[in-house]
Amino acid sequence: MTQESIVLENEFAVGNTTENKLAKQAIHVHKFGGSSLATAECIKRVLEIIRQHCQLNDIVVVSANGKTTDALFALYTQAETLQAEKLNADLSNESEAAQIATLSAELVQSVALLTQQQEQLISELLNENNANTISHLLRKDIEILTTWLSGDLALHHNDILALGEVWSARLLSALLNEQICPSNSIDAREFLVIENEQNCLVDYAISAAQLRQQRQFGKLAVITGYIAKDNRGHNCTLGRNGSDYSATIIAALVAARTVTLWTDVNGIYSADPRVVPNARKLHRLPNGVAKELGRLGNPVLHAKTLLPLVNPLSEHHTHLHVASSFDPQVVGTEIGKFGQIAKQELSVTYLNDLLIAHSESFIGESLLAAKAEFAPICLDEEQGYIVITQAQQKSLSQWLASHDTEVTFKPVSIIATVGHRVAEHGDIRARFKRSLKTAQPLCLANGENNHSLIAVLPEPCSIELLNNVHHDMTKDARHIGVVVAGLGNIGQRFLELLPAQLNRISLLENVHLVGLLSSKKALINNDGIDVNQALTMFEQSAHEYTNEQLLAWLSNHPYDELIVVDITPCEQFSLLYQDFFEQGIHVIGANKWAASSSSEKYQKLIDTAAANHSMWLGNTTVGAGLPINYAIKDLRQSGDEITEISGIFSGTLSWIFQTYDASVPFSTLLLDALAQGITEPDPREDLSGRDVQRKLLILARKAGFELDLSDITCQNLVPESLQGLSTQEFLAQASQLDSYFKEAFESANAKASCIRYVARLQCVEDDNNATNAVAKVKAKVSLEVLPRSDAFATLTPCDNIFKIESRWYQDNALIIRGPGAGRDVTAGGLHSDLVNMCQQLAHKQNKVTIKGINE
Ligand SMILES: Nc1ncnc2c1ncn2[C@@H]1O[C@H](COP(=O)(O)OP(=O)(O)O)[C@@H](O)[C@H]1O
Ligand SMILES: N[C@@H](CC(=O)OP(=O)(O)O)C(=O)O
Repeated sequence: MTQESIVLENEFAVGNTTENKLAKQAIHVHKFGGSSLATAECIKRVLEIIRQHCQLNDIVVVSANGKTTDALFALYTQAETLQAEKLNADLSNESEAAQIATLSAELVQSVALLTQQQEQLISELLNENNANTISHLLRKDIEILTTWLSGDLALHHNDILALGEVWSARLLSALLNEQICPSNSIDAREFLVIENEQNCLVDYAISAAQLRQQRQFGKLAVITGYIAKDNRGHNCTLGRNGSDYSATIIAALVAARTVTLWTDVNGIYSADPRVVPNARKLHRLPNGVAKELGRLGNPVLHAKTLLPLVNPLSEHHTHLHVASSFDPQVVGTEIGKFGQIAKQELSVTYLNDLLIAHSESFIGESLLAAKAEFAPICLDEEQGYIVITQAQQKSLSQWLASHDTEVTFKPVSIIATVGHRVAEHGDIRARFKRSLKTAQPLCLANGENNHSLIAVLPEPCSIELLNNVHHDMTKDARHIGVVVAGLGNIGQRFLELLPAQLNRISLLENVHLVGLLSSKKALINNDGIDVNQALTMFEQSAHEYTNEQLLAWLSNHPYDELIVVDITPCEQFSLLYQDFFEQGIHVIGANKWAASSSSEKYQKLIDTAAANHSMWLGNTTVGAGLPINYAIKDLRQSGDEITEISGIFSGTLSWIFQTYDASVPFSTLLLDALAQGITEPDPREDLSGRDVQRKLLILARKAGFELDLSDITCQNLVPESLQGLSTQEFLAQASQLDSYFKEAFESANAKASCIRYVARLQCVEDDNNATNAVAKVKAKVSLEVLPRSDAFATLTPCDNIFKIESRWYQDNALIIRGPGAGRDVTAGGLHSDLVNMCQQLAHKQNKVTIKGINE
């Protein structure tokens, strides 16, 4: 809930109707389309959205409920047919008289049905008193409608069509008054003046002044969409789906900050999701591209919707947003000014029932006049054609007749791929042509500002063609955002390697670095951070952040998928995984904390990730870049059962015991390792064995065992007397360690053996047939005495070794060995996880939900 809406709730709660304390706040326009107002249940949802998102000086714009405009159009056509039949009929002829009677009865029935639909909404939603009032008004309208239908129809064409919006606004406003806040409904014909119905050019000065008079202080205005008056005072409409345009006009009139188009789909998709199941949501759409999409038939964006928002002369900029009233918490599509990533989005749209008109008038100069007059879908100066709607045929013929030129018309359809300056990209043009395959386009044209490539087709565009073209144009289009947390040694190396990886691996083509986090500062850029200058950008532009701010951004990110790469050593950061998974965000973690947290927490993380289709990879939590996690996973996938995992899991302890030969005191060697950066700043963290214990727990869980850290016995190599000291004190007293290790070394040496810090997990024989996996496992990490010939005894200092025994690797264990730490191998391991994750994400299906279609 926004800050403003919290204020609103309180204000409504105390019933403050006399003063609008919020008048100075930015105005937001909310437009609810017919689909959002179709039933009583839908309208209740709208009330809830208004309660949560609106303040009193906002404006609500409504369309007619559901398909009411379609029904009014149908009434008009029915009445037109009836009048024509009456005119020509011979009423003395029985069958003709009967035909007229049938048509009349059908018309009466249709009016009754429409009345009944409205009555039902009224009675289901309003209390008795208010229902009576609104019902009374409805009946008066129906009486007038009946006279229009039997009178001069053409004269009342627009009066009839306007009723849907009038009823819808009146009902919603009454409901708001009854249940939410003071409200008044406004008929847009009282203030909105356009030049004429054909061009819909708004007289902004007059309209703004008249709207000011209509708005009532302290009341939420509910305004009819779709309708207006022309400058001769005639009622007119803004064309089908015109309420979106009404909303943006009204936004311009009051200098609103945002317009939200609430509809039945949670954003604009790369193709009509009702017929293209694989359509993906376009999270951010540049203004110009959105305008072109509207022009080429996208029903969510009326062709003119964008005009009032992108007025280059206006200093004011309104932000447009498309959201679903059925799913208000889901982030929809933002339309605005965006950078490179949003500009890469492609979508596919189509329009049937068009005409291609060929004429000499469309060659050369006179084409400009035709273009200005008819705003064709597309044209070609050299070939001399324009593509128009069927409705324009008559006026075009007349216009050409006055120019004394001939014209031929042929029915056509178009299919177009739309995206920022697509027509300027040879590769996209070639892909589009290939995708058309057998459709055999008559011609290919560039759209407005090169934001589309339009193929003119001789046949109606089929759903199959739409799906094929969409598939070919957008199959690689999923955009993946990457946030890197932890900019230490490994984090920096990860970023250094990133540009080359992105260049080299085509799978990563749509991967964008969008966030960098240190423990205190964050740099987030939805338009992408230049990977070649990531750290410099971070130093220059990062800001302090809180976890709340981070989570708020993450819940609104504009990517198909978001991956957080956790290269921090912090338990604190790992606590955010739960939130990440709840939001469907994926995690690649080098961080061991989450994977070795308590069974309860770990299981909750796994379950949350599964429920939200989040992925969690942590190849580098154990053994850095060594593929130990993958090996265990593979074995399990192959049907094998792991019975024993052992090895040397700590690079530090590997170095120490591989190097220690009692020739120098143990503490001298330890301080030397510290100086070389081989140990942690406090070497007790290594000597405690906790790190090895966590690693064994992680591998055990990967191998399918359920256990907790406390189920793994851990030998702490730091005696109790040194455990409570500060780091400095410990380092000063480290010689206390010397005698223990000297004795251990010499005693082993005497038996041709050596000492190594070993992790060991074994399945123990299960005499009681226990079903609990925990009972079957014995696990410990401790200093062991091993023969010098043992595989664990002959490591290169710092190397890790992992030995896996299983049903199928019983006699001859599977061994993985190599450096278990280091900048390159660890950063490389993280990159391997990134590629792996992107591979899996490439197969993830989109899920579009549309009320009434697939829900
Ligand atoms: N590319 C697209 N993206 C999103 N929705 C689309 C697209 N193409 C067609 N649609 C359809 O448009 C419908 C919304 O348009 P419309 O009927 O004008 O809604 P409203 O009644 O809310 O004004 C959605 O139900 C959706 O199925
Ligand atoms: N009711 C009008 C105007 C409109 O914009 O409706 P919707 O928002 O439901 O598309 C129409 O059906 O054309």
